[in-house]
Amino acid sequence: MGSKKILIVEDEFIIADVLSNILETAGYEVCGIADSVAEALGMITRFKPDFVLLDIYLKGRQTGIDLAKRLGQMNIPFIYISANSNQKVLDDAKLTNPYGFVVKPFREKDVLVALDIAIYRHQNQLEQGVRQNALLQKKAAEILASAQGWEQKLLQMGKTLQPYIPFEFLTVGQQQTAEQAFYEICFLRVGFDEYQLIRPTELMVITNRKQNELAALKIAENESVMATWYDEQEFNELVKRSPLKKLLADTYGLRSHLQLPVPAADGKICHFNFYSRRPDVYQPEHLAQCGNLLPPLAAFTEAMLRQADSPLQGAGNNYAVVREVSAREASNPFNGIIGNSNLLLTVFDHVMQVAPADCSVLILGESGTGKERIGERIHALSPRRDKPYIRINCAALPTTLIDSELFGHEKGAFTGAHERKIGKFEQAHGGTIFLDEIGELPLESQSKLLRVLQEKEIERIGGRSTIKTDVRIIAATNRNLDKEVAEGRFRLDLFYRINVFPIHMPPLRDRIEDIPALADHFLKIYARKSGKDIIGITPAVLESMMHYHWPGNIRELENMIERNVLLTRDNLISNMALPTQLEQPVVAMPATVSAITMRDGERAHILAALKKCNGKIWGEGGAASLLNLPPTTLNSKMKKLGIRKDYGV
Ligand SMILES: Nc1ncnc2c1ncn2[C@@H]1O[C@H](COP(=O)(O)OP(=O)(O)OP(=O)(O)O)[C@@H](O)[C@H]1O
Repeated sequence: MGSKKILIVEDEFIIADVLSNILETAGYEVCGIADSVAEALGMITRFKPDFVLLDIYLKGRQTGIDLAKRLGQMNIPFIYISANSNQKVLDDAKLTNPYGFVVKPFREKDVLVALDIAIYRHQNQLEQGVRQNALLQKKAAEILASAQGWEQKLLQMGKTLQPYIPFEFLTVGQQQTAEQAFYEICFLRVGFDEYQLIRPTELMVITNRKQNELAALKIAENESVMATWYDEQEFNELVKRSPLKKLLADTYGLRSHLQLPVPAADGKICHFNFYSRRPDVYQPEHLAQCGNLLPPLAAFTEAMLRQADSPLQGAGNNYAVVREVSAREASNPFNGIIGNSNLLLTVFDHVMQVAPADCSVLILGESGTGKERIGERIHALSPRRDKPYIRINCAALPTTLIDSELFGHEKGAFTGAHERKIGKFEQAHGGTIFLDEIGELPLESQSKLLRVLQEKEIERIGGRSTIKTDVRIIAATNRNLDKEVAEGRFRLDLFYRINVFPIHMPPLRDRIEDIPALADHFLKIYARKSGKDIIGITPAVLESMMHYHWPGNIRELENMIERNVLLTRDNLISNMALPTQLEQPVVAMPATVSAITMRDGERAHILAALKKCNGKIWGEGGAASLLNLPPTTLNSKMKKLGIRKDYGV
């Protein structure tokens, strides 16, 4: 660590000098001191620092925040060292994703601890990046070598990209040159591991456009040659000049977008266009991901375009028809975790991404949103799955007992310590520890926990020796840890140490589309437990449930169903004993709620096909064949989505 090269960007000479002394004494190499952005950029080119310490106000017109944006693009980690500034400046600085923030005047220790944590976090991310790259290369090669058709291969590739660049709708195609035929393959996500293939013929049905009309729209597109992302506002502007994108956005309720052009041989470019129904899904870090994704994607695209049967190739629909492209993995790793909203699916994607890595995970979210459930899944999907998973609720223990619970004690260590006690960390050796409500941990225990994380060893209370532990930490909290840190109740260094991979659990009111499935799930459980034959909940009761704001989230919903199952005398819950708030109007529904849901998208897709086929499902000219689905699958989807069998007749 001592050999790390640090660049100091600071216009106050005395402070720069103090910093330089602190760093050199600690064994770092200070490769330069710059007092302006221009000078810093010159030194970065010359010395290639590993890390930059950065003041916000510098000489010249450009600020440290301007430099930070450049550093982000160059993937050089940095920490701000700045005097307290106004909130706007601090917010802008935060948006540049610094690895730490040290406030002037600082102590030597503040700088060194911040740097130590920042280096750890950056290293961890780099390792993840490298692992990710290797994983993708391997996966792309496996997909290419597999015996499936190209549509399936494209679908598999799309699914592989999902954790890195989330999407609910993906289109893949080349620049359109002729108006006769339209070649663009689309995938609509309809479940965790379930995607609907939309081939040109199906898109024609759904959008009510002819082949040559779609081709003309595509020709008029002005595809970017650089990876670019668009939030809702920018996307609204983009669709004004992109007629095909407008059509897709209107049809599928798409609100944000990321374009990834992938170069292939002969100057050809294959466009991977990612879309989301949420307004702000794509962020600068996704562009950074694109850099990682390009080599394996380019190899894949190259191989695909070389084949005559590629779905993106020139003449006619000359590719093999694959009956069932929408794929569902044999066993869903999230079985029992109910919900299909895209906010929950994004959580699942993150879990799949982080589970195999060994880094700490911080699960954030209101009480009852399912943080524990997700923590347990991360462990179950990790290489540590056969080792212990130990859960401890930091809020449920009196302060005096926390250290003994976590780290254990020796016999006689304190009054009442009649026996040696093995702490949770020791019990979890080789496995995972889930620290629930970590925000409640007293400051003193926080320092001990930090030591365990840094040194990977514990000391039982009253013990003389240290014990090596190998434990993965998953922490959860319903508190705003940023605020806890700002108010001095949570250690900044511990926060940075555990906040390597945050996962945000959405509150239930932001994913109301999951309420019917959750209600049904709990209804079945409690009907069985109580021995009652209850078949469902009336639409009116469901409707009122979907308008409630659920402060207690899923736990509250579960309790409510349990109570009402016990109370009802009917075989249908038609008159729920609702808490009084339930009848109150919801003050403000979050924006996501009004957005078209994935379920709506799939429904529209099926309805359009049924209409086109005059309600016919089976056989030639039937909706199942048009949608490229086995009729039985279509039937069960219709049932799930509440579509009448005679629709379109
Ligand atoms: N998606 C889901 N499907 C089914 N059950 C769920 C789901 N999410 C949570 N639950 C259930 O809801 C209850 C609360 O979940 P959990 O304890 O994981 O929440 P939590 O966020 O950890 O809560 P707290 O912060 O209060 O500890 C549990 O009974 C859990 O099994």
